[in-house]
Amino acid sequence: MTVDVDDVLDIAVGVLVDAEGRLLIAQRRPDTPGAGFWEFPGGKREDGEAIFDCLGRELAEEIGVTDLRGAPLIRFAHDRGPRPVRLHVWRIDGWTGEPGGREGQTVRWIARDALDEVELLPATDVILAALALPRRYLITPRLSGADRKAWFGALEEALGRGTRLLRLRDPDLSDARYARLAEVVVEQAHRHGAAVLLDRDADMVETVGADGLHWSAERIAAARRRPLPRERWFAASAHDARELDAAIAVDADFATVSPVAVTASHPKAGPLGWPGFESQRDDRALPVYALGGLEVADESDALAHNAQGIAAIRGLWPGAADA
Ligand SMILES: Nc1nc2c([nH]c(=O)n2[C@H]2C[C@H](O)[C@@H](COP(=O)(O)OP(=O)(O)OP(=O)(O)O)O2)c(=O)[nH]1
Repeated sequence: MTVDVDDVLDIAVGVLVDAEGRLLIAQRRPDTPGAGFWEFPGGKREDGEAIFDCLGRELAEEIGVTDLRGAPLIRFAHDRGPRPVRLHVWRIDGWTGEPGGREGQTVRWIARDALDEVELLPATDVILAALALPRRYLITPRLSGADRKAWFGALEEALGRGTRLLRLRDPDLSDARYARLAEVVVEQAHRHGAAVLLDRDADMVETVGADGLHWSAERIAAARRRPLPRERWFAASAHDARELDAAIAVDADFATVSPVAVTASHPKAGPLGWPGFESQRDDRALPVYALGGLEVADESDALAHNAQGIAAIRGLWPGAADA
């Protein structure tokens, strides 16, 4: 749900990522709300301050780094902490200076797989999901009706080019045929370190060794609870704010919102455009991919409108754009 408070505080947060992929965390000092919990460095925006200037000021004051290089990761609101806040989170991959606790707080570098050893501020799970997810999310075109050899060749090329997350979509296939296809695709994707999400029943995830589910908005509306444990991805399709709230209600890790532009696969749906995408997505506490008629060149617009990145069939499938 969105946080329904007018005087919500705007907070700039920086996730410093080092060359080994470790994250910089800081422990909140004893005299502050949330004392003892670990957080990513950052702080409150001052009146009239641009949010990236706020990040620069806070990181210089708190950990002594300047000249930040990075990209927006996620903006979301929550009231799970000491007070309602809107976090503007950046991923920072470059900086000047040696990070250290300049205000007496303890800071440390931590590997992502060690994060469960420390007590993080509530809602840090949203930031971690955004960090773990790639900027591009491939939705596969139907195999039914396509040339099988060309389809698997294109998949191999997409994986070779760095695809790390894909949804296996083929509504025309029976469950049995879809499961057989999924087994092959999972094996191929895992060789490249990519994750595969299915859009069938939850038990198929275990059977074929997939990495999670991505369900349609209709299926999400009918679901009563999250069908998978937290170690698996659970994603939802949405087209508006109400469907995003339904995704949050069943504890989805992330969502897609479509259509942002005109699409070949759903030509009749009226596109949202970037302002429409951003207003439906709003500051909800989950990563949201922009979907529908998008391609790699749209990624910077996506990041500027609070998207995790772009999701696409044709726009990310080798050879599709010239087909
Ligand atoms: N820095 C930071 N704050 C977070 C995160 N998650 C989260 O809910 N918050 C909340 C906790 C606080 O209520 C608020 C940050 O406020 P703050 O008190 O640290 O801000 P500040 O540095 O300007 O504080 P102050 O000591 O000057 O009052 O945002 C996070 O990952 N990093």
